[in-house]
Amino acid sequence: MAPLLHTHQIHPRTTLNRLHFLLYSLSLLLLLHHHTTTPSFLLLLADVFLAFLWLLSQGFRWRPVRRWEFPELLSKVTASKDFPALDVFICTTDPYKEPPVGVASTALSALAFDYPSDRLSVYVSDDGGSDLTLFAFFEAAKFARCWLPFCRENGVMERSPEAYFQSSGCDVEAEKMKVMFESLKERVDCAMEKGYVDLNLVNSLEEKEIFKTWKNFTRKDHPSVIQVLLESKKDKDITGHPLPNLIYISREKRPASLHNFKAGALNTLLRVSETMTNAPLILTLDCDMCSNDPYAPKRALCYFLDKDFSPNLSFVQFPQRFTGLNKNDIYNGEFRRVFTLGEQGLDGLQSANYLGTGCFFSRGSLYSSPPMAMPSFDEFKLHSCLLSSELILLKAHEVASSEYEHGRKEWGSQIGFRYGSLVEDYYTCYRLHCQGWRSVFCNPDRPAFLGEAPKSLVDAISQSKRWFVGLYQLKIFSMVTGLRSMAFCSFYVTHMILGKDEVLMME
Ligand SMILES: O=c1ccn([C@@H]2O[C@H](COP(=O)(O)OP(=O)(O)O[C@H]3O[C@H](CO)[C@@H](O)[C@H](O)[C@H]3O)[C@@H](O)[C@H]2O)c(=O)[nH]1
Ligand SMILES: [Mn+2]
Repeated sequence: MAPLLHTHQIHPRTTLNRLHFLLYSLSLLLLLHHHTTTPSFLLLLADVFLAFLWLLSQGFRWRPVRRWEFPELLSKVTASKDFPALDVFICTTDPYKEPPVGVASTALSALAFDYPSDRLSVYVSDDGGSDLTLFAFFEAAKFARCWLPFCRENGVMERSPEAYFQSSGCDVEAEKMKVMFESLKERVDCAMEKGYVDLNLVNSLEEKEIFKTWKNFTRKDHPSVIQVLLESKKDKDITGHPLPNLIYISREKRPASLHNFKAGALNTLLRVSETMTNAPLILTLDCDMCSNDPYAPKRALCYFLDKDFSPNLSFVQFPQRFTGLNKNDIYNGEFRRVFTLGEQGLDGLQSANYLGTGCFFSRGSLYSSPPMAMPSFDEFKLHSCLLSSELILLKAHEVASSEYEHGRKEWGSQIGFRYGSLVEDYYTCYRLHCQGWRSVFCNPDRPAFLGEAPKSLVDAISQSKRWFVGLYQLKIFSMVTGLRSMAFCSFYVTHMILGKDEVLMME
């Protein structure tokens, strides 16, 4: 018999939630009945509306579940050399708002996952088309050769160098790593101050050639740039161990073409990675969300490798957790209700939301519906040629071009991450759930990923505004697409009202 890789339990608070539901419903009925005996019709209407919203929010409380995974038993199911390959997608947009050293640290934390290195690839999408970000990644690729063995040999858990050096005291070996990382930071900061990559900062001739071509690139107008920075088949760390793949991509941008924000960037990553490594599992990460637990991919595998559980499993979502919250979290930056409590409730109904980051997808689910048998992980073949070979790079540039989706309307509507809302995560998971895919919320005690919450009031309000505009876009969309979507629409109205509370709290 196959060992138990995961288990779950209905949350103990469920009984209390249901009792509360009964009592509250009774009081509501009494209140509404009372309104019918008073002359104020408007008051009745207002309370019916609020009662309706309350009713919709009860879905989150009806059957919350808690889950546990047993990654230590994975070896009884599959040898680690046969694990499905994993492609990690990291998105960044602006080197001044999202400092390249931070983005590179996030990538290093993913490169250092406890996962077979020939099955792990990290792709970075730079929507800023910035030479500063690429420069930081050239430096990070060199640093990875020492950093990865250091983490492995010392059992480091925080594998983002930025986070590690901020929180840990250093012994002699760690001190050496710190000096190397400081020198990396200095070189990148020097380029940041100048605003461009001075060729004196670059040592290798090949790198110099690349930065020479970076003329007149603007964020909205530049050709595609694809750079293989580390390649598992030929690059080794200082102990002779193969390194994972690391690839930098800046998709082509032209003022006349629609780029569909982050969803567009993710779809380019989907296509480029398909031409290169085509891993059956994908992890999406925001550039400010680094790994805090190198074993997180193995936790996700506990679900994907469970044959009885996986046929219609689209994604495994980890919560967004944060560092750097200000004292008492006065801007409610943690969003616990949305990112943890709500997710446990939705998981109980088999439909945890996709939160945009910290989410492991099965690639197959982004291309098809569950009744079509999902290809087994073994059917995703790895290329035998080098990723940096001319043939592969040619194909990769073709699928990263701004014209590629013209005439291929299925992108963003039937396949890939869905277009049409600023909250592409909510919209994409809604469409996947409509197709019959299910999802899981995985919330281990040690946060798997840690990000930065907005620190100032202005940032907090601007983030909320973006989310609510995105949710309103969904509402309008759902109104024109029929009844099934209406359920979704009302569901998200609840979210919006909850959200408004949070904005009010901030003021
Ligand atoms: O055109 C764009 C816009 C954004 N991004 C990246 O998308 C991520 C999220 O954008 P951010 O501005 O940080 O949005 P937040 O509101 O902080 O993000 C939350 O909300 C978004 C919309 O729902 C989700 O995509 C995110 O994963 C989720 O963390 C960042 O890594 C950006 O670099 C792009 O790659 N291209
Ligand atoms: Mn963010």
